Amino acid sequence: ASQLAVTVVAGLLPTGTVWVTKLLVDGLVAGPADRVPAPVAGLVALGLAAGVLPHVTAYLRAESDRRLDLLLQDRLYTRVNGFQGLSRFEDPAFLDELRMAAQATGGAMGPVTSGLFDLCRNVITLIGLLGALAVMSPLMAGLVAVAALPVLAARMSLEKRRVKMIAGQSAAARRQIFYSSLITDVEAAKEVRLFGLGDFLRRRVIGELTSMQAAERRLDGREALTQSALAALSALVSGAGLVWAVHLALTGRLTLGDVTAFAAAVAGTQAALVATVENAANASHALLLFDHHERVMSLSDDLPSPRGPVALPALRRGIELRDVWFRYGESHPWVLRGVDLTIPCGASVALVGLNGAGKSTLIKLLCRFYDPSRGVILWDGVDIRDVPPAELRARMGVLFQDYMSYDLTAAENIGVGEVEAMSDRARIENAAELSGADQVVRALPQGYDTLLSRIFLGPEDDAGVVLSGGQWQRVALARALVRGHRDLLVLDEPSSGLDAQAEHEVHRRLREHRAGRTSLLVTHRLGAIRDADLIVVLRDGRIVERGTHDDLVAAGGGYARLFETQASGYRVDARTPAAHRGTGRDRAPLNR
Ligand SMILES: Nc1ncnc2c1ncn2[C@@H]1O[C@H](COP(=O)(O)OP(=O)(O)OP(=O)(O)O)[C@@H](O)[C@H]1O
Repeated sequence: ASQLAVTVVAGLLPTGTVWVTKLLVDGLVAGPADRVPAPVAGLVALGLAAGVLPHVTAYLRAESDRRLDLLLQDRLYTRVNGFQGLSRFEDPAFLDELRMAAQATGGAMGPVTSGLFDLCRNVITLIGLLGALAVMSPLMAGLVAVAALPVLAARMSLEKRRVKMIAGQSAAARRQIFYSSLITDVEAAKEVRLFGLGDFLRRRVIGELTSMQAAERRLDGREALTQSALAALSALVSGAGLVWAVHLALTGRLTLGDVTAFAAAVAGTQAALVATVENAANASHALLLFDHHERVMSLSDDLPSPRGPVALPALRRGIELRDVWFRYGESHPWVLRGVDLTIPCGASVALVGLNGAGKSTLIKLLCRFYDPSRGVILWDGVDIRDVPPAELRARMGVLFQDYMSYDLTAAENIGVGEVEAMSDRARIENAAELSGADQVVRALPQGYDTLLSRIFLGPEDDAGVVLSGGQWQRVALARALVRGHRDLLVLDEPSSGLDAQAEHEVHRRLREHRAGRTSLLVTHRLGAIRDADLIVVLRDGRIVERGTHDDLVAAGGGYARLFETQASGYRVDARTPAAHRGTGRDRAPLNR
């Protein structure tokens, strides 16, 4: 309301000024000195208002932009969090749309929100001045108004093109951000320096920028051309008007005040028209951006919502994959081809297979990051598609192969595994002991309160600490184990980065921890799963062998051969260490 009041007053100012100026000039010319003070006082008051109002408007506008920004961002990120699966985040078209939607900030929406008041003010000014002009010369008022129409049309179409151009540049802009972030990213710094990638990346950044700028330049050129042509048209109109007014004044049919008011009214009308067109164009730009925001908001859920959701009971019998087929998209090859697997409640199941066999994919399906293309996954007989994903995930603890390293304190890095237990230090320490992270964290300068980051400063302005790869892995494992009481524990390569001693220790503790719990362990280290209740071998998306370690070795199939290769690698090296150095035979054979 305050913005509206300020707008109306500000909108009437120019007309008032023109009118009072006419009174003053006529008063001065006509004689009696007592007709001068009132218009002078009026002009002073109008000048004061004209000086103060813009600042009041600017404050009110910034405030409304801030509020709108909070609202829009809250809305957008709530929607994005609502996408429960991963497929949207792997869809470049969605990422481009999201980038455009994120540009619809409070500030960018200004032309629609507070800009509406501008538009309102300018329209009021315009009507006032056009009215004044029409009194003096209806023809001139008509001409000035009609000359504005092509300007308006041209600007609108330019804005449409501009937003289309920005949208078309989304992919290039994302590439540019990607390349430039590699140049400044601490994670990438090693390889960038060793491989001498700096220049290569810089050229890519500049290349993307240049191509984006070329499109902008074309549009700017077009805009400058149309705008100049249209400005010339209005100048011609006002020039003609002035000639006409001067002619009338010379022949005594207009007073000096009339001519002054006329010239001011024409100039003011044209300025108000330009401002109105500018408002409308900016508003249309903002609305086109808002369209992207709305498109993201209106996207359907990526995972079909549960058909009549049922509550997920605690696991009592087991999890069953029944003829599960999966590919990442219609044009992608099948990754899982008819997997039948039961993970009985309370059993420790191990999943092994060559790189790319589909092990991590199977885990992602268990977490319902994607739905199987065919087949079902049953949790005690309940199709997991009938359960809200959050409820399913709340029943699982998972260590992903590509786990996150958060720039948070050690305690928080573990605690994020169970947000409710974030401040439960005993629970965090228990999990850390189990994963072997405890001894690492205790040796840090502030123990569990040490910031594990080199990009943020700690509470006392001290730099954070960098952990080694294996140390991070222990922290990540603790993060999964802090949810240890969950029904299903899934560990994807939990020990790949650990030294032999730590690996042995971790697996020993995990064996104890997993005993009697339902767990699925993916690993290339076959020695670590010898006592799993069930070992499953995945090859090309199919289960080709299953049984206990002894069953599989006795069967003499692929598992037995892999196990023998790994074991013999160690034995040969132990006997004649020098003879085989550099042959690579000590590397995990499953990886070859
Ligand atoms: N997000 C994805 N989009 C498309 N294809 C994918 C995606 N993730 C994995 N794939 C493909 O699916 C196949 C199986 O990958 P997956 O990660 O499940 O293998 P894995 O058995 O875990 O291998 P590794 O032992 O190397 O971890 C691979 O061919 C891979 O290219």
